[in-house]
Amino acid sequence: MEHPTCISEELKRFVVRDAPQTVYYIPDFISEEEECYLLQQVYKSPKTKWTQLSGRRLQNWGGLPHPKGMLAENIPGWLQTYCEKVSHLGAFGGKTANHVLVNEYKQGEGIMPHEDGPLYHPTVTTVSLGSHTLLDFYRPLDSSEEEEEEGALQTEASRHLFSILVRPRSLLVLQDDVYTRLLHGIQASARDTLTERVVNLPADQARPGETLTRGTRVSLTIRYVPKVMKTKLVLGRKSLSKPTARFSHHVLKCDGRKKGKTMEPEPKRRKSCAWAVDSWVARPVLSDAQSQEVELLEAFAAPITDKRQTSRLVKELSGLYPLTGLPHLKRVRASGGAAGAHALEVLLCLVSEAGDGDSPLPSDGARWEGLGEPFVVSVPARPPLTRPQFELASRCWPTSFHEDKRITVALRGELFSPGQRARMQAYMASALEAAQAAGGLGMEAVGAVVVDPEEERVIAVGHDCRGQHPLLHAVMVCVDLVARGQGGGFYSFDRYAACRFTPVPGTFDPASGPKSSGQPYLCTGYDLYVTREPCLMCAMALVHSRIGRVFYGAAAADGALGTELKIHTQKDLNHRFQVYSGVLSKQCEDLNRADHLIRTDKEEGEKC
Ligand SMILES: O=C(O)CCC(=O)C(=O)O
Ligand SMILES: [Fe+2]
Repeated sequence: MEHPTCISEELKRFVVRDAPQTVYYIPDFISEEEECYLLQQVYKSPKTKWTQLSGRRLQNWGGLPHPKGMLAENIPGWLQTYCEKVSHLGAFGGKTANHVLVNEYKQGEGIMPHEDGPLYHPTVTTVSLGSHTLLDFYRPLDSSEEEEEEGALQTEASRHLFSILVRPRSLLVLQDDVYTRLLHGIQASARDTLTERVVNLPADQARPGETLTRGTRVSLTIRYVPKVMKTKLVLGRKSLSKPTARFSHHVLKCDGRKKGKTMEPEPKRRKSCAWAVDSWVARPVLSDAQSQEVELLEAFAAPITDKRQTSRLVKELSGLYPLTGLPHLKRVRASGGAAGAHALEVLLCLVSEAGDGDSPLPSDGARWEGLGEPFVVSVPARPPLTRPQFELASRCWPTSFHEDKRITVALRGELFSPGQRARMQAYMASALEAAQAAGGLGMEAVGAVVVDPEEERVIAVGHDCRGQHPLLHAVMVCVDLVARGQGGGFYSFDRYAACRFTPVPGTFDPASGPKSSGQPYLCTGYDLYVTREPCLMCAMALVHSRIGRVFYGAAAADGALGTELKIHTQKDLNHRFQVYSGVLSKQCEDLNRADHLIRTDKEEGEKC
């Protein structure tokens, strides 16, 4: 039997002889007292440490693994002891484990067949507490085979290779081929009937044919993440590790101060260490009518040569030419000319309304006394809807304007306070992290986060899962995750560590799962942060799920919230919402560009 290098002699003794690949299993790796202590510590952890998934819940210790490096966090002493204990067996090639996932499975819960992915050293060590389980191993789906054997469905059962009976207090070590090539999972069932395929039975008292009933099982999945980031940055009041090298040019380094220089006062120093929160602007994506250029019409105007005739002339003209459909146009304006012969000018009519004669005015003598020679001017065809439109329109002819102050402030990029901007940036940074995780798994690097802005709470984090299903764009994943937290949803994203949801408080009973009453309808009142502008399908999903506001980082060629279409402003849809583009735009654009390059390279490679 070939053992990977660094495996200790002690661990080699526990190799499972009947397993087709190298697997180590140590029964009674810990004592009953240790098991009891560990369970106490797990359940003593703050409630906020738990993330509820659809079929289990988990605690993450050590930081979030990330393709560019994990934002490392301290591991508490009660777990560190075991990180060291398993590392001494040589499981991580001489390194010490720095990451622990605590999974809790209630009776009947499981985890879908999955791979643990490339972010970890290819070894997983698992200490089990509380109950046994059966860990199943599968060969991966083989697409070429599927094409060859037309119609021959590769079911989970047909891909099942072997299982390991994992007893409480045991340690299981999987590495190399088992880690990188096979998938592992736990059936969601309350009982396990043992078969010949359970390869570690000879060392156990149980025999094939026997049925074991599961209880609640807690597993400590102890791993080593080789790529860790050490730089600490400060975002607002929160300390964050440097997210990715790609962001470095947006980051003001904390250690940039010269030696011997007096320190700046606290608030300023904090600002200089922050991500450049002012390096991006969230601009509202307005309707076509709000963002279009000012359209002009030709009209006749004339100077008022006798000011005392003004009100009579306006009355006469309004009777003759009511300017129907142009109520925004003021009838009289102050002359813009040099201090000259007249001070006021009056609008007569549109050129298109005037007859064919020399003058737009009927020749009825005294009636037009006080008016000078008519001339042609351009007037705005429509009422201005925004301040920029108003300012342009007013340069041609005075126009009334009912200002929406929120839009004016938003267009200036000043709608959000510094505190709000810091939060928005943090949400988009989470979406970027999820996007990178998707990229790391070979899917499109797009991430999204749904937030309850009232409670300042993250409801769901998702990323592109097109590897699972072609319709699972990041936004669709997020909407489904929100639905999951409310008792609905269709898909399971448990296999993707970065996809998660937080159940609405009081609506999720850990024992019986989600309750569906008394909850907002899907995304009502929620905000969505997404790294790339959503496509038409996703935009419609956002309409149907009643999203409140959408913030995206970078525009997309097929984008339906500003680029190709503006679904959120469509008058004939029964829900409209606000959209802002540009949050962390540079980072999102960089990510899209890199993702595009990787994809094109891959496609080119495939063609060759
Ligand atoms: O609970 C277990 O033993 C397996 C957990 C697992 O596969 C995972 O968290 O990736
Ligand atoms: Fe796993």
